[in-house]
Amino acid sequence: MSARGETAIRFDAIHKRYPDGAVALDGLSLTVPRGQFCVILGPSGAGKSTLLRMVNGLAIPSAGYIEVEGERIGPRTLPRLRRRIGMIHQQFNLVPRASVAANVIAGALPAVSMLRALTGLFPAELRARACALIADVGLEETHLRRRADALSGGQQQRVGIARAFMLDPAIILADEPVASLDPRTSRDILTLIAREARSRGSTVLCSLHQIDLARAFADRIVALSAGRIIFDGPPEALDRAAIANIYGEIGEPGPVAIPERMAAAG
Ligand SMILES: Nc1ncnc2c1ncn2[C@@H]1O[C@H](COP(=O)(O)OP(=O)(O)OP(=O)(O)O)[C@@H](O)[C@H]1O
Repeated sequence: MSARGETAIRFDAIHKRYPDGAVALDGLSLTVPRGQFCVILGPSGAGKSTLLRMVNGLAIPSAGYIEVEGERIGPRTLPRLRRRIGMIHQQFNLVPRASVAANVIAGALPAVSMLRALTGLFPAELRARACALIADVGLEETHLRRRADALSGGQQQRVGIARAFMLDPAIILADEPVASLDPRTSRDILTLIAREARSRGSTVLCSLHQIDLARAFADRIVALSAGRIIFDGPPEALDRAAIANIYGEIGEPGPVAIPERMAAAG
C-alpha cells in the first residue's frame, strides 16, 4: 500500500444505491497510487461506470467517501478537484457541430472565467496548448477547423483525449474509451492515453471490456462483480480461473460489434 502522499484516489467503503433501488457499489474500498494505469474489468452492470463517475462527482456515494490526492470529495472541494481530472468517454461526448479546436479547448473550461467561457475568448496560452495537444494526439493542422462529426470514430476519440489532457490532469478517467472502435484503433487509442499519462505522471482509471487490452495496458487490473472487488492484481495474475470467476458461465465477453462507420477508418 502506498503512503498517503503517493495515493491518487482512495475509495473508502463506498456504497451506491440509485433512487430506483439498484445497488451499483457494495462496500467497495480501493487505493490507487499515483501514476498507475489501473484497468477496471467486470461484466455489464458490475459498477464500473459508477465507480469512475464518482471520482469527478458525476455520481455521489450513498455511504463511504472518496479522496482525490488526499482531499475528500465534497461540495466545497469538488470544483477545485475537477480541474485536476480529465475524462474520456465511450461515445467521445464531443460537440458534434463545433470544430476540433473548439472541442479540445473546451477541456480548459473548468479553469476559465464564466465570461471567457461564454464569449469563447480563451487566452493565447490555452489556444497554443490546444494546438500542441492536437498535434500530440496525431491529428493534422487541417483538422483544426473541421467539425467534430466529420471525423472517424478513432479521430474523434483522439480529440477526446486531447480535451481530457488540456489542464495537465493528475487523474484521467476513461470509461470504456475503445468500446466502439475496431481492434487496431483500440490499441492505438490506449497507447496514446498511456503515453500522454506517463509523460505527465497522471494516474489512469480505465474501464474496459476487452481482456487482451487490459492485459496489454494495465499496471494493475481490478475486477468488479455486483459492486464488489473480486480480483485485484497484476495482469499476469489474470489467468483462466480468474477470468471464469469474473465472467461466470459466459467466459470472456465476445468481440464487440463494430459499427461500420468506425471500422472503416481509424
Ligand atoms: N443513473 C442510474 N440510475 C439507476 N440505476 C443505475 C444508473 N446507472 C447505473 N445504474 C445501475 O447500477 C448498476 C451498475 O451500473 P454501471 O453502469 O455502473 O455498471 P457497468 O459495469 O459500467 O456496466 P456496463 O459495462 O454495461 O457499462 C446497474 O445495475 C445499473 O443498472
